[in-house]
Amino acid sequence: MSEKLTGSLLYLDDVSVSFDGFKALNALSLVIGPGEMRAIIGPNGAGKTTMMDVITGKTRPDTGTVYFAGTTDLTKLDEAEIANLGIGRKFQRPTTFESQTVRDNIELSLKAPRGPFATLFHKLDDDQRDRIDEILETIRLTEQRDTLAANLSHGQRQWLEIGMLLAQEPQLLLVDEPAAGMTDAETEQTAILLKEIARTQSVVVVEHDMDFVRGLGVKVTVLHEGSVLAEGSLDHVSADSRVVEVYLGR
Ligand SMILES: Nc1ncnc2c1ncn2[C@@H]1O[C@H](COP(=O)(O)OP(=O)(O)OP(=O)(O)O)[C@@H](O)[C@H]1O
Repeated sequence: MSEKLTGSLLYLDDVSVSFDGFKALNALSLVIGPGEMRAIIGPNGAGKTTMMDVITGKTRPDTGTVYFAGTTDLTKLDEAEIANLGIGRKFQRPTTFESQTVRDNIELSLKAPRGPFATLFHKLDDDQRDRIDEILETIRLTEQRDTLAANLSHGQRQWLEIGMLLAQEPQLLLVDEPAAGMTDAETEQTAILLKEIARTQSVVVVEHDMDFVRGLGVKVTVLHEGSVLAEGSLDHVSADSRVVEVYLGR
């Protein structure tokens, strides 16, 4: 096994996916390290969503290698198995329980014994209570802990969903356009809270908002036509004429 693979949390090599002969991913290779946050950018149709789908087991690659933590072949697992391994994905559509409070939404998402009996009779211990408080702090919703999810602002709801993912204790968080539809202030807070999360978990963020990506201050991967076009700091990739041509200059 290569050093790149053994030291990685997520390892994609030469991954291709075709839809009716059209290559949504074309020999895509990407390595994310433990504890790394990476921003993925690229024009519409570049393959960002397909890449997330391959990582989470929603789409099977036609060819290529996808490994988690250097040892687990994700192409052999289904979506539930991959989620249980510790890969959490935040979609753009809301998945909060609207008629429950913010706090209860987090509690319901805690990684805990599964099944109806476990859920009904499981009492929270101190550690779990502390964990809920900690997550509420991270997602800036301590003051809204007793607010119904239905009454949150759009931005707050996005944060709650991030909190629900954190309750599952993932090692890798995949976040799809977290800043979409947010106010400037919320966007800024989202960058800060993702940076806090990235202290303990790896995070992959797909995002169109360049100000937000700049705020993250992390390595950027530019996808184009299903492959990596450029990689590096936002300044580095912004100065790449090929990137300007396909994306930033448009
Ligand atoms: N299920 C599918 N069937 C056919 N074509 C698909 C399917 N899913 C994606 N594609 C095509 O694959 C290409 C890559 O799509 P993908 O959604 O991964 O891009 P993206 O970078 O996420 O784009 P966007 O920024 O618009 O979300 C697009 O041309 C898309 O039309």
